[in-house]
Amino acid sequence: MRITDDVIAIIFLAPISGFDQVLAEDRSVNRLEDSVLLWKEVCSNKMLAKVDLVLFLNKCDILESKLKSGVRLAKYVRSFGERPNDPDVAQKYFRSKFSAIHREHSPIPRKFYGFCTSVTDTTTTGGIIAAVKDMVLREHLRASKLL
Ligand SMILES: Nc1nc2c(ncn2[C@@H]2O[C@H](COP(=O)(O)OP(=O)(O)OP(=O)(O)O)[C@@H](O)[C@H]2O)c(=O)[nH]1
Repeated sequence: MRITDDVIAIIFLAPISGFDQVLAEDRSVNRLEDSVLLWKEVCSNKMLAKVDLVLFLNKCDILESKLKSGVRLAKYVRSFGERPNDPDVAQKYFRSKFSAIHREHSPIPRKFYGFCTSVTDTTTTGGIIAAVKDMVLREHLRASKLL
């Protein structure tokens, strides 16, 4: 992988609705576990150490319908435990799980921007991307003392 100095942030999409699904290309791998492993790899990658990571916990709309239709998250994600099978609780849980991995595996401390998204809702997603762009640029300008 080649990263130029021009790259200041990467948006990582983790489709959290896939907790009860397997990969099409390898049916022995759970989709959520695959995303978690990839997130760990990206966080610990030394070449990306100075790049801000923006996490989109995506397909939240599908997560919501699944949980509301009675699919029990704890059946697939044991560590979810006795928490209520509620979309907001689940999103908070995933956010904190991915954030903890980021803290633990990043070679040097850096900012974490985590959002629950349904990217098919292009209006809301456009707003989130604009806000993220603003935050990341401000942070970099501040760090280089231009702001
Ligand atoms: N409802 C909903 N659909 C989405 C969302 N994000 C992507 N999709 C749809 O999911 C389908 C698969 O897209 P992706 O998940 O991006 O593609 P992929 O990574 O190859 O995923 P799979 O096809 O599920 O293996 C497409 O029809 C997308 O439009 C979302 O947040 N909400």
